[in-house]
Amino acid sequence: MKQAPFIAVEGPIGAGKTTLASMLSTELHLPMIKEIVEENPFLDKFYQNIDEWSFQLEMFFLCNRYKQLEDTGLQYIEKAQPVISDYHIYKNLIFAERTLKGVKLEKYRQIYHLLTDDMPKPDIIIYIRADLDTLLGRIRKRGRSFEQEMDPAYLEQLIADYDKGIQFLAEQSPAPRILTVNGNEIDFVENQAQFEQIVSDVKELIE
Ligand SMILES: Nc1ncnc2c1ncn2[C@@H]1O[C@H](COP(=O)(O)OP(=O)(O)O)[C@@H](O)[C@H]1O
Ligand SMILES: Nc1nc2c(ncn2[C@H]2C[C@H](O)[C@@H](COP(=O)(O)O)O2)c(=O)[nH]1
Repeated sequence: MKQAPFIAVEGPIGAGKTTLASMLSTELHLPMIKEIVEENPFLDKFYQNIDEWSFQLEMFFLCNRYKQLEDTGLQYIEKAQPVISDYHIYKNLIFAERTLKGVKLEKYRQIYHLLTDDMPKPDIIIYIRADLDTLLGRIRKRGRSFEQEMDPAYLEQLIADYDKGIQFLAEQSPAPRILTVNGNEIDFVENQAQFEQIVSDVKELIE
């Protein structure tokens, strides 16, 4: 192994990040960092009125992920131990650029950079791309009540935002290694051979 990898699984809402990160965590014996969703007190309100609740929601996600990243740095990265996460801290900015405007967006950007610029960043990103129909189907399947009325236009915009965001990360220095998974066609849940192919691709990146 070249160095202990810090792997992040990314992709838009419902792409399968948590599912794939959990499966890889088990298969590769990696500790997993899982984002906090159900305990978020603003998510329900946010989906009812995005303009009203976006700043509180984005700040809540940012503060939680900042704490998790700080702990990840201390527990794993500084000890050169591998770890997998079901998100990349940059997802905060992907969402915030979509949900915030004007002064609030500017304040958020400053706080985001202040908190995260010197934090450890994943050196491997597994990016699950999926189209709107696939994501809507998975969100229905997951069945969280507050997500069921999500505006498809919002999700469609996030799909494009994610493509741009991952492209931005690919251009950073040092550039993370990125494995893109076609989430419409590759079914790592039901199809064992397809999951094994992902495992093999990930091993190639880290070994
Ligand atoms: N490749 C897949 N095939 C079928 N169902 C999937 C697949 N990936 C995820 N799911 C299901 O879709 C839903 C959303 O997956 P989840 O991992 O929570 O997505 P995310 O973390 O990206 O929001 C869950 O019900 C999960 O079981
Ligand atoms: N506005 C934001 N919403 C976010 C953010 N991170 C997650 N979420 C939402 C999207 C889903 O409804 C739910 C779980 O996210 P998944 O990507 O795991 O499906 O939380 C964010 O930073 N901003």
